[in-house]
Amino acid sequence: MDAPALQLKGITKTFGQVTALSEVDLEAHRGEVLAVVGDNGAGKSSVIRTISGIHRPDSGEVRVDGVPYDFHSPADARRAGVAAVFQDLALVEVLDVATNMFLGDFPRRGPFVDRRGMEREARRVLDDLAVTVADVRTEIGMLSGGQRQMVAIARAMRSGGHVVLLDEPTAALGVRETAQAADLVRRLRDRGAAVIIVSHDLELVAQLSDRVQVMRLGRVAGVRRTADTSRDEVVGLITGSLAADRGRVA
Ligand SMILES: Nc1ncnc2c1ncn2[C@@H]1O[C@H](COP(=O)(O)OP(=O)(O)OP(=O)(O)O)[C@@H](O)[C@H]1O
Repeated sequence: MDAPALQLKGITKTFGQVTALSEVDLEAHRGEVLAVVGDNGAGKSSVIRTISGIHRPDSGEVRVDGVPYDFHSPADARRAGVAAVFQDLALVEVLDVATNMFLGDFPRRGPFVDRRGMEREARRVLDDLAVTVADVRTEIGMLSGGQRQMVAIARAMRSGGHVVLLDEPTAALGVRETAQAADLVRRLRDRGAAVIIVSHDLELVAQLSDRVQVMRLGRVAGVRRTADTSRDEVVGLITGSLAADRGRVA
């Protein structure tokens, strides 16, 4: 079997006296959605921040396609093919969709930005992912929350991410927009990305994920195939009413 697109092995991260992560393992494969769930303070953000190069772990290993990496910054992670979309989306409201999708990485023709090429490519990526934005020259500030979320995700794919991290991708969205964002996540998966979502929405997790990794108190409480588990079991692992089973990996 191929190496996982992303693998964490024995990641430990402390902040002073606080152990945010303790011996955390994680595997995400191409063509799957892995949901990371857990109560407040369980370590979900710390996992995402480690994978995306924001935190450097104290110990343990991060591997992408089987190759060990030591990320010092989000730029390092992006170069390795790991793209993260955080809740603030990091879009610039006064700039248009195409420009936002190429921020920091504009295509050039000689000394100039290749504006037409950029717009064409932005259009292609959005169409490929069936993201409904009528005009790539629209300012981000004019889009709905759902459209912004989708542009941010499309940008992650455009920049070559084959490991895509989504932190609470539907937290700010209504019912219809949540369904659209879920469809987009499925398309990313179907195009071969390894998608990791952090979400409090267990309904969404049940519908969207292939596997669920439960974090509790900075440790892995359990990993399950979504089809083989239940809401009760996941809640039990989240709260600790079911004993953690570190070591058993679905
Ligand atoms: N920068 C930091 N400095 C100090 N402690 C931190 C820092 N980041 C996280 N922690 C601590 O690490 C632990 C795990 O936090 P983390 O934010 O990863 O949890 P979480 O599961 O994402 O929680 P939430 O759902 O509330 O966002 C918590 O005890 C938290 O207080």
